[in-house]
Amino acid sequence: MTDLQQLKNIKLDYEDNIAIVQLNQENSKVNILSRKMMNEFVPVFNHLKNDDNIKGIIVISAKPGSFIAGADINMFESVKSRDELYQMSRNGQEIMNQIEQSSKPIIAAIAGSCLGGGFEVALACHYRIAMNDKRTGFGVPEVKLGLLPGAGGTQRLLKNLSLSDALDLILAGKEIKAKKAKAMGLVDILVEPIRSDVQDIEEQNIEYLRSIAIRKVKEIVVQKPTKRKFGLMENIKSIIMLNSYVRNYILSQAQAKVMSQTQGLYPAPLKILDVIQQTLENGSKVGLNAEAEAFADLAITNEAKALISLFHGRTECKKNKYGKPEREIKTIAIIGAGAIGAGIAHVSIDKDFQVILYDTTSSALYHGQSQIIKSYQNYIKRNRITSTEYSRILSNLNCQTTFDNLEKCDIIIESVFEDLKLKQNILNELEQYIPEHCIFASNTYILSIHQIAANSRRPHKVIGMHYFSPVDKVELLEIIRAKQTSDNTICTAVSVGLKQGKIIIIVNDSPGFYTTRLLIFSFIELFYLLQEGLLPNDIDKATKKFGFHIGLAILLDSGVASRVAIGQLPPKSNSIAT
Ligand SMILES: CCCCCCC[C@H](O)CC(=O)SCCNC(=O)CCNC(=O)[C@H](O)C(C)(C)COP(=O)([O-])OP(=O)([O-])OC[C@H]1O[C@@H](n2cnc3c(N)ncnc32)[C@H](O)[C@@H]1OP(=O)([O-])[O-]
Ligand SMILES: NC(=O)c1ccc[n+]([C@@H]2O[C@H](COP(=O)([O-])OP(=O)(O)OC[C@H]3O[C@@H](n4cnc5c(N)ncnc54)[C@H](O)[C@@H]3O)[C@@H](O)[C@H]2O)c1
Repeated sequence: MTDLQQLKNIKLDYEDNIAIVQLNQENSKVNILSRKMMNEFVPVFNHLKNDDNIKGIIVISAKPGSFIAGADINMFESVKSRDELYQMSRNGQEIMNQIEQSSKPIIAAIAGSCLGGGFEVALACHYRIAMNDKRTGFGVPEVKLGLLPGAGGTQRLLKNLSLSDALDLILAGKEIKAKKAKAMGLVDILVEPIRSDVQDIEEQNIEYLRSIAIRKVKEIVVQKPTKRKFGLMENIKSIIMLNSYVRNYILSQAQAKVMSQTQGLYPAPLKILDVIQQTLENGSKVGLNAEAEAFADLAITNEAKALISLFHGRTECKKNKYGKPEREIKTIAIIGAGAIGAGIAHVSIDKDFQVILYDTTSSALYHGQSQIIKSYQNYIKRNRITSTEYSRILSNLNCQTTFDNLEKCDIIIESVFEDLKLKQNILNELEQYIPEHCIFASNTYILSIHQIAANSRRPHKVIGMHYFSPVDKVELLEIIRAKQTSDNTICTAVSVGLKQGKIIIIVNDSPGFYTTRLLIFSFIELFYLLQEGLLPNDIDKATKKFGFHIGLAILLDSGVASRVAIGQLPPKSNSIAT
């Protein structure tokens, strides 16, 4: 038994007869349900459950931006057998059941990510209070790891939501913000954050959330909780769900969608559907066992191992291994307001960069500007931003056909036509206007950065930043360092890309870099297949069945190949930077 005086990941506080369990995972940016955390959480919970002086419990996090990010993903990798995974899920379910069945009210006070096992903890609590801010989000992303929620999450989501809403969350693994969670009935109270410019605002917001949770739990202790009353729509929905024809129809629609999106290549969504079907037909006891069986089956698959490895890879690509840039980047000038230039502006203005968008003609500029405005207006329509936020974001965009204000720029991102001479000329011309510290990034998919910088006065400040279309949707950014590119230039480009929300790979300045090189080899194979007499349609079917989103032949037809064809395929090259 853990000594409650020696807790390292939990701080236990009391106010009157209320206990506040504050999670604060040691040496970690986020809280996770690791063995170390659970070895403290379970004894703390049992102690509070049995202490007659304690009338109510609050579970809250001390970490800004993270309530609980789920179970510890590394724990699954260290497990040796399927049985151990089954038992792990069963233990998780048991802990959540104990929370749910506690006679003392337990409130989850949530600020930050509440994901996977973290959401399962919150769902097991009797009451959920959530901060209505950008960093607070709810979801069960297990499917993205090739798994399913294994601590009772499938069951509690089914209980709390309509079948289609539950399927939507579990099968897509998407995150919803606090406001939506409240509208869906998953959150009881929304707390508006304190708006202020003081530095430790997030800590203050946690304090504020805590005070509201204490008030609420005290109220519940006095009044005794009333059972949640279902509204008319919810009652109609649950009556409809009793009809097996309707249930089966919804499940078969969901199955058809999964098959068309994944070609049946991923086992997790199919297992999720199976667990839900078993639950609906046989009740929650069978459902919980099916959930644990499916969790164990899935966690040992190659697909789960590969997807977990992808999670680790993505996490690595979110780090700046070059440290902190010498200067903070405030102003970006984007040269060329085409599809990609406008896209780069789009992902910069909402991150509080000041952006100058430049093009040679007003009509080209207008085209790019309209692309950005239209996207943000769409966000308002879809309630992603308010009109006040829209105005603030758009005020960061300055469109111009002159070189005014370039002396204020910290970075230039050139995104004009794929033409070496043109890119070289622009670099040379702009060097007359930009300040000494400003770095120059070229958005090219194949041209040598070394050659673009051939006539530069300061080649160490020249780098490649290869974005992908559509820039606001594709997370990848390929950063190309030439031999002469300095570490601070790379560090600066990476910090800009990370702030734009990109996942970054850094590669050497070799022909085709990394991504275009892969494409070239795929196209070579495609040409062989066409020469051998295969039809483009059949090649598309085969590549999609293999897991490509878009068929290779249709990709060739989309114009990508003609752009790639301008480049040359080198005999050998080492493109990944070390
Ligand atoms: C009780 C037992 C129950 C067993 C039954 C299973 C129950 C359950 O259904 C299964 C799960 O929850 S499956 C889980 C379902 N949950 C998910 O899939 C959520 C996965 N996490 C995320 O999506 C993102 O990390 C956040 C959005 C949470 C934060 O984003 P951000 O602010 O950009 O931060 P960042 O840079 O991304 O991460 C910072 C550091 O934290 C690390 N780390 C994070 N989560 C971890 C985890 N669960 N694990 C381990 N580590 C995790 C990350 O590796 C990194 O480490 P490093 O050493 O510094 O490199
Ligand atoms: N479109 C894609 O899918 C894609 C993907 C990755 C990389 N790229 C690369 O990104 C760059 C831009 O591509 P795009 O698709 O946005 O092209 P685009 O044709 O849509 O836009 C290019 C813009 O550059 C402007 N321009 C031309 N000369 C200029 C000059 N001297 N000064 C300022 N602006 C000038 C044009 O007016 C036009 O608005 C290219 O190098 C391209 O190869 C494109």
